[in-house]
Amino acid sequence: MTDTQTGPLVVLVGPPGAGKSTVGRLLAERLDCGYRDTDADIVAGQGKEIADIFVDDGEERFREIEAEAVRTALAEHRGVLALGGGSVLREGTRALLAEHPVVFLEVGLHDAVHRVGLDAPRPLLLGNPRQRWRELMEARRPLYTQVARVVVDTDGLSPDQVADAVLAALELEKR
Ligand SMILES: Nc1ncnc2c1ncn2[C@@H]1O[C@H](COP(=O)(O)OP(=O)(O)OP(=O)(O)O)[C@@H](O)[C@H]1O
Ligand SMILES: O=C(O)C1=C[C@@H](O)[C@@H](O)[C@H](O)C1
Ligand SMILES: [Mg+2]
Repeated sequence: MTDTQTGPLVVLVGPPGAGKSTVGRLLAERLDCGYRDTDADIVAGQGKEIADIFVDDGEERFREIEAEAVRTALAEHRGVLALGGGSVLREGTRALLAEHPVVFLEVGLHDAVHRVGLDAPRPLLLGNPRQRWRELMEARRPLYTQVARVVVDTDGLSPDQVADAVLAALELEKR
């Protein structure tokens, strides 16, 4: 990191199950820098889980809170930043991202559905996770692609392999 650096070293975007949080933590270790996740910032700031914000306040309110969390993190953070999967839906957020080294972690339906079955509940995938994920990705792929400086295909790769691919794509040195 240099003194003149004005934003995060890496910003990760992609759909649920792309591995943003998992790969983000690995990248921060490799680059010996901090890791920040806007989903975690929102949970800390609101004092409740994201699923509860969706139920209590609705998705629209969640997106407002998220846009502000992303703006703050982009201004403050100098390490690896993982964004919530839907943060690219806001035009204002996409405009801010144009200045930053954004990596789109691409993943296909098969791997994504397997991965999102593994851990935390995701409010947007309730009901039929397979179909919901497919619809969501169809609507968002152009947006992820638009904000990305590079695209890394994660299908069939381990988190360590994805981290290697991100470092290579952005020509970042391991420390
Ligand atoms: N490349 C990978 N190979 C196998 N499993 C993975 C890979 N990346 C992530 N996982 C697993 O998939 C699950 C989801 O990963 P993670 O939470 O990092 O995704 P995310 O992109 O942050 O999703 P969200 O948008 O919901 O926050 C976790 O259980 C994680 O261990
Ligand atoms: O893809 C999405 O819209 C979301 C992804 C998660 O990171 C969370 O921000 C939330 O569950 C919504
Ligand atoms: Mg995550």
